Formats: sequence, C-alpha cells, structure tokens
Amino acid sequence: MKVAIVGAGMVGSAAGYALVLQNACSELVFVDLNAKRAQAEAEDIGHAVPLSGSTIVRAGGYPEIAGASVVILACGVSQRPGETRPELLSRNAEVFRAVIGEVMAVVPDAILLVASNPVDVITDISTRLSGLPAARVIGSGTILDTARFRWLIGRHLGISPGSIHGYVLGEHGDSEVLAWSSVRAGSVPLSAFAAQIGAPLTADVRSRIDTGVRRAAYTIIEGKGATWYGIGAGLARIVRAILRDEQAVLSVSTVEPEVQGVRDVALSLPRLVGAQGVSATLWPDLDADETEAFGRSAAILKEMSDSVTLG
Ligand SMILES: NC(=O)C1=CN([C@@H]2O[C@H](COP(=O)(O)OP(=O)(O)OC[C@H]3O[C@@H](n4cnc5c(N)ncnc54)[C@H](O)[C@@H]3O)[C@@H](O)[C@H]2O)C=CC1
Ligand SMILES: CC(=O)C(=O)O
Repeated sequence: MKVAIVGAGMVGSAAGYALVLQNACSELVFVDLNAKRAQAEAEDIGHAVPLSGSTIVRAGGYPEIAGASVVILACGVSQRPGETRPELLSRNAEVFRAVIGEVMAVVPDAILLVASNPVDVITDISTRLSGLPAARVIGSGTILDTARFRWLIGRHLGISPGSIHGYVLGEHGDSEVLAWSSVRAGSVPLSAFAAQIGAPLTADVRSRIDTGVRRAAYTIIEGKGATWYGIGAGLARIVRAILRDEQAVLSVSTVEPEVQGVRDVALSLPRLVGAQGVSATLWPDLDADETEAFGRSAAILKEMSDSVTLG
C-alpha cells in the first residue's frame, strides 16, 4: 500500500520515519514546495529501510502520488515560541487552498490525513475544499494529546500508558477537554485504581497533568523549536489503522454534523478508524463540567472555521 506525505518538514519526515521503521506501507512518496528538502528526507529515511523492512521511499511531484491510499498533509507553517495554533490559520488556509486541489486531481479516492495546525479547522477546510465525505478527511486531532494524557497518568500510577484508557476531546489546542471522569486503568475507574495503589489523584496531581497535556507544545517549542516525534508516531498509528482496516478506536478529528447545537464542526471524539476512514463515532460519558467545556470547545472551533472564506 502506498502513502504520500505532502510537507517533508519535521512532522512529515517524522511520520515517514515512523512508517518505515514499522514497515507499515510498501511505498512512501514525499512532496514539498522545497523539492531539495523532500529529496533529502527521502534519501535519509531510505537509509533506514535496509535496517527495518522493504518500503520504497522516494520524493517527487504531485503526479508521483498516484495510487496512494492515504495522503498525509503536514505542509505549511508551524508555531514559533509563544505563538498559538490559531495564529497559523490564515497562512495555512492559504497553503491548503493550493495543495488540496493538486492532491484531488491525482488521487480523488485517497483518505486525507491532516496534521497542519490549527488541525481541526484545517481539517474542516480540507473537507470543504476536497468535497470528500467527512469520514475520509481525518485530522490527527487529539491523538497526540490523548497520548500525552495517558503517558502522564501512567507515570503517576507507575503503570504502562497502554493500560490507561481515556481520551482528550474537542480542539487540539487550548480549549481541549481532558475527559477525566471516563478514564480507566485496566478496567477500574481511575480514582479507585489510584487510591488502591496509594497514588491518589489529588487536585494538585490533576492540575499538573492538565498543564502537562495542555501546555506540552508550548514548552517543547520553547526548548527545541518544534514538536515532531509524538505526532509522527500518532500519524503512523492512524495510517496503520487505515491500511490494516483495524477499526481501532482513536481520538481523531472529523467534521461532526452537530455538537451541542454547533453544526458542522471538526473536532476530536473517539472514532472507529479503518479502511474506509472513520466508520463510527463513540460518545463518551462526560460529567457536567466536561460536557460544558466540550460544547465551549466546539463553539470556539466553529467560530474559527467561519472566519475562513474559501472563495
Ligand atoms: N497536529 C499535531 O498534533 C501537530 C501539528 N503540527 C503542525 O504540522 C505542521 C508542520 O510542522 P513542521 O513539520 O514542524 O513544519 P516545517 O516548517 O518543518 O515543515 C513544513 C513543510 O511544509 C512545506 N510547505 C510549505 N508550503 C507548502 C506547499 N504549498 N506545498 C507543499 N509543501 C509546502 C515547507 O517547505 C516545509 O518543508 C505545522 O502546521 C505544525 O503546527 C506540528 C506538531 C503537532
Ligand atoms: C505543535 C502541536 O500542535 C503539538 O505538539 O501539540
């Protein structure tokens, strides 16, 4: 199965590297406005192939993405230190106006996987520009925030993050909702598990984890200029779910017809992901505060999307 990556910067190349190490696809093509960059990433990542599998890795123009089942879109600009994701909107909307047309002209049946920020709004824009059904335009959404949430809870409890079942919902950004009330460790509600093992979830612990998830991008960008490993692994995880038709439950962003009175808004909920894209959405039980915060997140995203005219 072939995967194309448009945008061979830090995020696109990290995703490509993760796919190659996991031997997840048979062919990988990088496209970038900066053709030398795409060529260099393809060559560097290609050197990992003999050590990991047999993926054909190359760079090219849009004609070379023909036959791709999934197109990862990681093109555009990223945050500078102190900048928020929404501040990228007008620049990245402009990039996507150009890129979606190029992609659709070659692979009108591919699944689009959007990473560029603000990812929920760019997912909505990509859905509108492509004319594809919402199920086939997937934003990485909160897959990364959910991983950060599980990682920090796992560290607090001293257990594997893979044994933590819980999600971050809504915006991939400042208004996101950490759905604490539905988190389980194994099959046990989180608070009960934490009390059983003598690691209670005090208000201070919750606040530290909330900040660790919500502010992660800002602190990493302050330290090294950008984030790429976590999202690279997240994008590879979504691609695997599609190529293997896993029907895996992942928190990803697609346009939802209605959320608490907000119509046609792209945001994250746990969704079933497989060969046809998103086949179902799961609505977790939320407490009153989480429900209110989720509605607020939907309204913020809708307002941002409405500010973009596509011409
Ligand atoms: N969804 C998520 O969880 C995350 C999203 N991001 C976002 O991913 C995006 C990419 O970030 P980085 O890779 O760090 O940026 P980067 O600057 O390293 O790479 C962006 C690439 O896009 C290319 N590009 C720009 N315009 C293009 C066009 N019209 N056609 C083709 N290629 C074009 C550039 O030449 C560059 O190589 C940013 O918007 C960033 O905010 C970053 C981390 C996590
Ligand atoms: C940059 C970004 O969106 C993140 O690391 O969460």
